[in-house]
Amino acid sequence: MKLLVTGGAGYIGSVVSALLLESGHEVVVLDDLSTGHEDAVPEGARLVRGTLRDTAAEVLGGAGFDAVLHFAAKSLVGESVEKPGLYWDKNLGESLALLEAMRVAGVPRIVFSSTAAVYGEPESTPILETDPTRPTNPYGASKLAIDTTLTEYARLHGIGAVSLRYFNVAGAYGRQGERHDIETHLIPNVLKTAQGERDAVRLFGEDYPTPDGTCVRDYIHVADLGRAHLLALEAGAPGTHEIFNLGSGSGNSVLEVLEVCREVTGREIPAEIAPRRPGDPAVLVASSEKIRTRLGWKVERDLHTMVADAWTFLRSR
Ligand SMILES: NC(=O)c1ccc[n+]([C@@H]2O[C@H](COP(=O)([O-])OP(=O)(O)OC[C@H]3O[C@@H](n4cnc5c(N)ncnc54)[C@H](O)[C@@H]3O)[C@@H](O)[C@H]2O)c1
Ligand SMILES: O=c1ccn([C@@H]2O[C@H](COP(=O)(O)OP(=O)(O)O[C@H]3O[C@H](CO)[C@@H](O)[C@H](O)[C@H]3O)[C@@H](O)[C@H]2O)c(=O)[nH]1
Repeated sequence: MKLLVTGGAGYIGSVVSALLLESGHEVVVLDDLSTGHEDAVPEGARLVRGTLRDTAAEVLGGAGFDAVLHFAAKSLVGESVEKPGLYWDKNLGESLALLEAMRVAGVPRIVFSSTAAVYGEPESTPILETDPTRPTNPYGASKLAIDTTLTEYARLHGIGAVSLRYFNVAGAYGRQGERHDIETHLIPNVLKTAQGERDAVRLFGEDYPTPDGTCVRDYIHVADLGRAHLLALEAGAPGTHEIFNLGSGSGNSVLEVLEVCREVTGREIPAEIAPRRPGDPAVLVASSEKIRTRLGWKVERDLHTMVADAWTFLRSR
């Protein structure tokens, strides 16, 4: 297939681009490099530098694309609370520009990076796709609005859409890994502390209603996540919008992650207890039953592998 990957110079988009190329697809990356890196775009993919709003119509027009994989977004929860307008504009506004460009150019399919943040504070665990969506921050709200827009575009314009709601993505794949300049994610922060880049990792809260008092999350290896995109590409039937959670189905606490990082690195990794981070739910674990039964996807890599691959990647830089 001839594929447009928006955000393909970022963490997850660059891994998925590499997997798509390995499967024999043609890949064009559209990225404004606002948080991505030119040298993260895998060899064999063509990079077009620009925003979705300014560039998508030109890139897609008359070029015979079979599908779009849409990763480009702003995705820092804290920043979204400080600048909600930016998140509505960049996430919903630019996605609308992309969808309109697809409609005009007649591109039939899209796979979209949605997020567990659309669910907000869950009522029960594991989270099902049919559970209530009550996002607690503008990031999650803007992603949910894009999901709603996709349902409309499928119904009214006949596109085939698939939303994948990622839980906590971690790990690396070959030359592609996590390189956020403002890093908020737990695993890279712990590993950067192991490298001596920080004095101590801050553990946000030890008084949650969980077995060890720290938050529980569902970690998924970026390569496992990437494989789901290849399956989702085949699944987007015209006129339908399918939503799948994407996690491992089991949870690990912040302290468990720290322990695995200590095992993998063989380093002590100083840690200190810090106040709770506003907006963090105690437990977020996905039910991935739907994608398992419908698309035959399953997890192949465990938390130890995620940390080991992220560590190898970090040390290679
Ligand atoms: N990392 C996670 O754990 C996680 C979890 C759930 C969902 N997601 C979603 O997955 C997607 C990818 O996340 P990531 O961690 O790889 O982020 P990232 O910041 O590494 O990648 C995003 C890429 O999109 C580009 N971009 C942003 N806005 C753009 C625009 N308007 N036009 C063109 N390019 C633009 C950036 O330059 C960057 O290369 C995002 O949509 C994010 O919301 C990530
Ligand atoms: O330095 C740190 C960083 C994080 N945490 C904690 O570690 C857990 C995981 O945090 P983080 O890695 O920042 O991920 P989340 O906040 O869970 O968010 C990720 O996972 C969500 C789905 O679960 C997605 O919606 C988001 O896009 C994605 O960034 C949370 O309890 C944090 O409080 C720390 O204690 N110290």
